[in-house]
Amino acid sequence: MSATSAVPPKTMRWNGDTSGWLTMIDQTLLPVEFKEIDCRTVEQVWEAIKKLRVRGAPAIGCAAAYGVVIGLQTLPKTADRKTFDARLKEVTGYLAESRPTAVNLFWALDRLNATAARFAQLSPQEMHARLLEEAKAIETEDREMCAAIGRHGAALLADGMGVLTHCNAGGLATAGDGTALAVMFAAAAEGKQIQVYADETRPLLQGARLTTWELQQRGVPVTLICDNMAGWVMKEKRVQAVITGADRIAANGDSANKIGTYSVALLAKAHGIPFYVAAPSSTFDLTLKSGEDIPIEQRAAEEITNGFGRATAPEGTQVYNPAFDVAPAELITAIITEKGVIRPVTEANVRKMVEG
Ligand SMILES: CSC[C@@H](O)[C@@H](O)C(=O)COP(=O)(O)O
Repeated sequence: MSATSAVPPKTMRWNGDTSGWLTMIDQTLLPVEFKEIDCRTVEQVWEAIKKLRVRGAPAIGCAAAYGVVIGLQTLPKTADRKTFDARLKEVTGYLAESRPTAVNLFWALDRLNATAARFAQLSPQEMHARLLEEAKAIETEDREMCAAIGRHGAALLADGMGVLTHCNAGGLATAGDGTALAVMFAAAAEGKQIQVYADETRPLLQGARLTTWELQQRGVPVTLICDNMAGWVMKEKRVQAVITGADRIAANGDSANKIGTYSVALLAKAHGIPFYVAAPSSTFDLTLKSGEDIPIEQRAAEEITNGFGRATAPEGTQVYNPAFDVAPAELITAIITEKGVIRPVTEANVRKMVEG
């Protein structure tokens, strides 16, 4: 598969029946190499999530759902329902340990557990098939949610606008067209000329490696900038809107996303530029009152000191590497969901949109 294919490749696909396997793009290799990996054990799915071979909140949720189906394959044919349920608990608990911030992971695992509880009368084989159906439904619904987010968000972009984004909230991060990028794809499909500015997104460069790759494939003009250029690009009036994705949104609208998003939101505020978050309802965690309660993943120091093949700091340098930060609701102009646009971002409006 060439890196300039006109048809966007699928982030993941399931092969076969309950004894099948999950094929995913290895996102750590892009844009240098397009390679798919086959996950045939739950440990391989866990590793793919942990190492960011599959990443982005909705995609993590979809991969984990299929990971559960794979994890149940090790049960002997003779296993009774009690043994099946115990293994299901073990597998979902294991996958839940892969990454802490994106709530879509826990949302998908909870959904499979709830499905099993609802169909307690099914045999292990029937239940296994039912859980595969549920995993496929999660993937299909995610694709539909991306399309709806695109439709709702496109109205916020006008012809000729510059739009800044951070990290990758595109097709690679979901089962569909993405969240923030779905808005841009939809606006472009309506014939609006937009110019995207992609932050490179240190330390793992999801913006430079993935967002530019996706936008180029889809023919949407994109300019790559270093993270520390965002303020100047705004000052120069090159961007009229910012759109990012989210990994977890609390009931009051505080939104966690890739580290650096908070700074971009502050910069947008300072320059009077609207700051939009695009996310499906599976990214909302209404059990959390505010962003203070969102768990922030801490990642290895080597991602900063030895990220891409060579040392960029002296050996032994002390490093702080939070993978996410939280943009408080007051900095967010609106949240674009598959159900509509939340504006202003208040707890009442969030609950009305997500629960309604
Ligand atoms: C539609 S994806 C939204 C977010 O998940 C995305 O912006 C992000 O922060 C991803 O972080 P990552 O560490 O690459 O999984």
